[in-house]
Amino acid sequence: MVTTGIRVRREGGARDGADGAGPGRTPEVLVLLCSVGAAVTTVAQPFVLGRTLDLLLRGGDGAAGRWLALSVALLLGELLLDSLTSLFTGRCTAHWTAFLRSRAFDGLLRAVPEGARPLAPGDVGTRLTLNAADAGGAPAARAALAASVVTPVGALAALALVDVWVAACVLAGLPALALVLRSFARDTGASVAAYQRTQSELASRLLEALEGAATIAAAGTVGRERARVLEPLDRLAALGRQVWALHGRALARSGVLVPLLTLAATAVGGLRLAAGALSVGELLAVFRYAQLTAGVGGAASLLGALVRGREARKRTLALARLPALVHGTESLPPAGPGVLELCGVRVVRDGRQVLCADGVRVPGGATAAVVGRSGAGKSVLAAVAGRLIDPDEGHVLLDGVRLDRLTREALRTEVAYAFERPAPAEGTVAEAVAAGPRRVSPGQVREACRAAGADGFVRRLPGGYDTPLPEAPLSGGEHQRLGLARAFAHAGRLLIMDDATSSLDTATEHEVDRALRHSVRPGTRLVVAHRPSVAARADLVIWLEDGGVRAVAPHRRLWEEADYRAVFGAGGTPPGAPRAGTARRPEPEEARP
Ligand SMILES: Nc1ncnc2c1ncn2[C@@H]1O[C@H](COP(=O)(O)OP(=O)(O)OP(=O)(O)O)[C@@H](O)[C@H]1O
Repeated sequence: MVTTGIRVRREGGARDGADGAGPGRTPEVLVLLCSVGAAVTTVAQPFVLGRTLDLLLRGGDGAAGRWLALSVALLLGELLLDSLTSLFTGRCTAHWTAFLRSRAFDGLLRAVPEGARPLAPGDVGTRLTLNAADAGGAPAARAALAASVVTPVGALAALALVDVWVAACVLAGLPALALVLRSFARDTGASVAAYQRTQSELASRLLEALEGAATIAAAGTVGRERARVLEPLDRLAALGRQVWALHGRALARSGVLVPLLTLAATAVGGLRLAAGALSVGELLAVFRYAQLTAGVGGAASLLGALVRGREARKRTLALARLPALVHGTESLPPAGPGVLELCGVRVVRDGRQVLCADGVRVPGGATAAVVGRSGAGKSVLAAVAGRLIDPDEGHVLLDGVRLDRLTREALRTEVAYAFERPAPAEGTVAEAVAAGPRRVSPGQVREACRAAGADGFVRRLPGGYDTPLPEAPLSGGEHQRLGLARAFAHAGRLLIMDDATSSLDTATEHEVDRALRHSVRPGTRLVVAHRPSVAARADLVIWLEDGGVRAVAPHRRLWEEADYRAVFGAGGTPPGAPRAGTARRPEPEEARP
């Protein structure tokens, strides 16, 4: 399906599980191996240093030299492994962040628009940026956390080998440290989730304010708007303080416990030295091992990163799990005329019926205008007619085939959309117009632009058709014409235009309409219209009222009804009107059928 508006959705094939395999375990395993290697060298060092010291004190030069060299080698090895750990941590985080972000982005693009609607743009932005980065850091943090167990466990084992009494003293203090860590992990989870939600809320409010900046400036409500945008800031600060308080409390508790444990171990070691059970070098090793064993408290920050990453992952992957449009396997009959039928269609939103259309038929090759007051259900009908959304009941047929049974390719190539606000695009003007399911030649791009009334201003751009779109100084109407050109270039048997000419002046709209009939691939057109001139040029009008189809008939016939004229703001019957009951038209020339 070709779409040219903000509601562009790229539908993929079968969806994998949202969690998927990701970048695999290799980056995480590399972090784990290097961290474990660094931990092993850390654990080996006190023993080797102690031995070196004892040998030096005894004056054994040759052996002491070898042990000293081993100490230096261990130190260098630790430095190297620490550097490799940092390198692999960076790579692991980058890979996972990219994977989670593209997964979420993909899910968002495939989602049924209605499913994604409750998510504010700022919320989506936060999930795709901050949350994805936090979630991407979790696998490396998990590997580092697993490796961080090696140091205290190895140090305790080494301590037991050096002196079992000192080891018993340290072991007695460890449960208290474990309790500190457990309560930290439990308490931070909830606060971190609330913190991330509030961040999203703040971003959403800011984006809303940016979107309505002109209105805010004109209304002079800057102060009020600033207060509204910043309202979640106090909550965010309170939650931030809460998380930091938990961090601080965990660090303070472990900060008291660790020196106490080290002190107790050193005291016991001193007594053992006095009793002749330990050498000076072994006392040095005991002191260092006691420090390393008690260093289990250092896992708190890794645990914090892991908890933050887990909450962030849930938020990011929620986008990947948005309900997606599922496509069928059928194709359209070749060279079909594009007959569109709505059978028993009902769309319900928030418990309210917003569209009910049964037995509506647009003949192949005909142009149908969809008219009605604001909120009557025109856009909902346009969305259902090209399967941007599925109706809650009933179905839509194109050339006799239900849209939900069509393959994605059939929908993409045969149903094109143009919207009021075309999607911003990258690349040059020509590339933006050519982007879509069909291959479009430069000649066809120009032809489509001519038909959409865009060729003139595009050629006046600094680089003509090769001007990068983000650099092209275009008005809203010019953007809209490029969106139309893109839809024309990819027009299939059904072209749906939802307010796609609203920014064009009446003369340009006439020209576009003429070109649409003569220069664009023939097919059925469904045009959401607010102007009577558009309805007058259409073959038939689908008149909606309060979500229901009030009538399907040519404009000329409907114009006889005052209610229909009222849709366009037209008044009662003018004096000398040709027919009784025919009212004055606001745009007599345009509206004439
Ligand atoms: N996702 C939704 N959730 C709740 N209500 C919705 C949703 N989508 C549409 N509606 C409601 O359905 C009704 C029809 O909306 P629609 O956008 O089709 O109106 P419209 O005729 O195109 O109006 P306008 O001319 O102002 O664009 C409106 O009352 C709208 O609030």
